[in-house]
Amino acid sequence: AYDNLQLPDNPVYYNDYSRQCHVPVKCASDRRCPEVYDWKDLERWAQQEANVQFKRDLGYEYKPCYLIGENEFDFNMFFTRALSNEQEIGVKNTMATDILLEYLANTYGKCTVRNLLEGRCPKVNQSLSLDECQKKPLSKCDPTYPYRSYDGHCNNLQHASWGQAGNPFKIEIATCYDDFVSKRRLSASGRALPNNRAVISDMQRVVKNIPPDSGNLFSLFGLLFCETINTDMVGRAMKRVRNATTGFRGCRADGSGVSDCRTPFTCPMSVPSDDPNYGPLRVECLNFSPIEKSNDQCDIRYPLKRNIGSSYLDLSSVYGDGNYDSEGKIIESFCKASSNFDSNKVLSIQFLAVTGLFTQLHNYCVDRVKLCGKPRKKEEIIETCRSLTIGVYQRIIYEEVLPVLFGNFYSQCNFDCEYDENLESTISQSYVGGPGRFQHVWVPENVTMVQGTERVSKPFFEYFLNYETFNCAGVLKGMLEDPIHTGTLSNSLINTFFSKDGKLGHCLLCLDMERGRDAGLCPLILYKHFFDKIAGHPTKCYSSFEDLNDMFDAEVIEVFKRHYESPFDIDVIFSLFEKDQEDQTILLPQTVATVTCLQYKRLKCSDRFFYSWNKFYSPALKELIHSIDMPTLLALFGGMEEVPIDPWHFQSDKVPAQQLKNKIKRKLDLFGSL
Ligand code: HEM
Ligand SMILES: [Ca+2]
Repeated sequence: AYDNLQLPDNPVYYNDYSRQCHVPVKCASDRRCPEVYDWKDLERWAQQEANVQFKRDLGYEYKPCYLIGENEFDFNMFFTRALSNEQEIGVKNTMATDILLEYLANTYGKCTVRNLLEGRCPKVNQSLSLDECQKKPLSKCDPTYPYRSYDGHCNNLQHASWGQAGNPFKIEIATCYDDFVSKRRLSASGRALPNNRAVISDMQRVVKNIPPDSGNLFSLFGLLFCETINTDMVGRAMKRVRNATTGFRGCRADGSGVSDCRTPFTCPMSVPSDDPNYGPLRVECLNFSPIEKSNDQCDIRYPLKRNIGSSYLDLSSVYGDGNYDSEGKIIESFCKASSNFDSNKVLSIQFLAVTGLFTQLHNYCVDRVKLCGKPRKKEEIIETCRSLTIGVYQRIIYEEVLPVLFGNFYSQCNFDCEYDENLESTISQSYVGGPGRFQHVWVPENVTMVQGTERVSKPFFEYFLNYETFNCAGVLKGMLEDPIHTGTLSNSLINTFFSKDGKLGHCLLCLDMERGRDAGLCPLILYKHFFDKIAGHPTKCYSSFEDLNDMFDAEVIEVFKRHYESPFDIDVIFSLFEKDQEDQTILLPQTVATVTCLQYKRLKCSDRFFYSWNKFYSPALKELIHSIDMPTLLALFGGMEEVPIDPWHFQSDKVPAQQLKNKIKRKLDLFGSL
């Protein structure tokens, strides 16, 4: 179990559930292929169309009407980054393939296109043959170069681009778009799926009745650390034009409906007028911008979304593409976090404080190496300290955090692998658009900040603004004292996310749900079947809502019943609400745990530079990686007098920071011989 880690290049539709449960298999006997008279001509047309569309999109770039304005609560929430010339070609190519596939689906029917996408039309070339679509010549990697690249390329020596920034997320099984290409999934009977916000607000209402967990809870610090990991493996890119923007508008500024200035590449969400939160505020529209697709080489395959981050756990969002000053130190910003984060506007000060610990470790290392080592080239100092920092971070993930999240399941998942050069480092789209977001339900209402001997509790959304007004050590201390939030869905998550004043805000869980729909993810039941098989769990058919009682509490099933036509229609995001497992040591529900286990194993076993087998590490480097655990990092860089011995649980026992500093002092000589 749990060793099926490779994600397919050419995924196919998952039919095992249909077979087992006697549900009709879609397109079962359809063998047709598109009979195109002149492919070359069609390709050229698609490319021209893409150019026209891209030009049209540039027209929206500078017109204030099309952009979310500074005074709106969600200003910057959907910010888009700029495109380099090379990226622009990729984006246009992706558009060309999309246009072609949509044309085929409309002209020849969906099943025909599915046959094409799944390689059952051998007469058709599987990629477009236009000049712009050609693959770049392969770059050669140097197996003796001891350091990671900044975007992940050449981590795998045979497949230089594996894990590289800009690659697509990959999928276990074919997407479930209605036309297999781009149209939103419909219910099994062919109707629209229920209104996103209607289901979520109903869910918040019923979840109020579920008693919260008690006992030894995960700390808010742990939550923010996990967000750091997520930001490392996933770089989100809303559809980009040529220059960076503060986000494209879908709704009117007051939320009263869709705007006349809505651009074609936004997909605002509608809010029912009887919504308990938005109704009285007269908000009927919430902004939403889809993620950019990634098919830069114009392959005829299921469309995938782009990951602009490197998938490796390499602190890529901290290091950027080499964010150093003249001394080789990472340029710092608020809370000593890398200034690379300045461009991401949807981050809390807590997040910055956690990542700041790693920036400080790098910068401290640079100082120490210069101080006590033999004279060395700047690049060597930088890269040695980067290796150390990434090693410390990876060890904390695999030896401290995952064991706490997984409990007894940690050994079942079995992280005991060797480097596998045939395994691609990649992030699963179903993880990103669903189960991977599980920890969002832990987002609290209020967060504590420690000021001297006092404790101040403020609503979570306030920590996204006015960073200058916070004391970072106080924010760190607060996170260590707060538990995660369980039992209810906080308003910070459901109603006031990213709000400026606590009145009007976004709904993060609605965004989570919409991302899954936007990415064409399949129904929950299908994924559950697929992952249960991998995990060796028994599989089951769900023909009535009552059948869901092995997965959900009765209240949650009632919500599904009110909104969905059949259990098979339920969106994958609701894996987040699966009931607690019998084994109380594991903090994640079953499907979330399975998907998370597979994802983290994939990232470990595909990383040539992983800390536990990196053959370029010196003995001193190894010893430091194993000596600097999270309490030590907090003692060294947290600005605290006392540090928790177990930062992953709230209100842990503490020891004087000096005690841990003394312990590590004896090892500081090691920096001289890294
Ligand atoms: C206080 C903590 C957190 C906040 C404020 C937060 C906020 C966000 C936001 C704003 C998004 C983008 C939503 C969208 O437009 O799709 C997002 C996405 C996501 N979050 Fe979180 N998050 C937090 C913690 C976590 C944690 C602990 C995890 C789990 C490891 C996580 C996993 C994800 C995933 C997988 C995505 C989708 C990929 C992406 O866009 O990065 N988040 N989060
Ligand atoms: Ca990365």
